[in-house]
Amino acid sequence: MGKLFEANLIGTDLKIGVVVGRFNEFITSKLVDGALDGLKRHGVDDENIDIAWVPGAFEVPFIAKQMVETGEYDAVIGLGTVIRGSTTHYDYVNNEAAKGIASVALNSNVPVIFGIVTTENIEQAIERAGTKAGNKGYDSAISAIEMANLKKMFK
Ligand SMILES: Nc1c(NC[C@H](O)[C@H](O)[C@H](O)CO)[nH]c(=O)[nH]c1=O
Ligand SMILES: CC(=O)[C@@H](O)COP(=O)(O)O
Repeated sequence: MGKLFEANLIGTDLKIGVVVGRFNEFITSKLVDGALDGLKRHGVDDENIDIAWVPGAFEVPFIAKQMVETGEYDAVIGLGTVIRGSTTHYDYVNNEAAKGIASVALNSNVPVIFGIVTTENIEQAIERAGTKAGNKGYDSAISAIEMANLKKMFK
């Protein structure tokens, strides 16, 4: 057996950025609450959590890029909620948000977590913002801590 790379979930020394879309704010505000809960309960200091609000999920990658380029953040969490409407707009917003977040992470070498809730209807979004399906903001916070600590293992 060679090396095993498995990071802990201790966020004590981490600085985390959160970028959140204001579209569907009644959901995304709950995702932010969940993310803050997850970060703080795993030791991330309140002073080490920065939050940026953008118009919608499509803009999340752009501000995530601004954050990672400061060199200050151990990880960035992208949050948003995209609920299918009656046109194909849903597909374009989701696809670009996902591709953009992945691109920022790979090009910056800073973990950027995909915390965009993409649903067919409002009920599904509510379920993922702190009810029967948990809180995707909380889940994203835990992933951010793990990825930030995992990256440190490769230094
Ligand atoms: N319909 C949703 C959007 N649409 C807005 C875009 O994200 C973007 O802000 C606009 O196209 C201007 O560039 N955004 C969401 O986050 N969720 C939606 O359901
Ligand atoms: C996901 C969206 O962009 C959506 O809210 C837009 O609704 P519609 O497709 O009915 O214009």
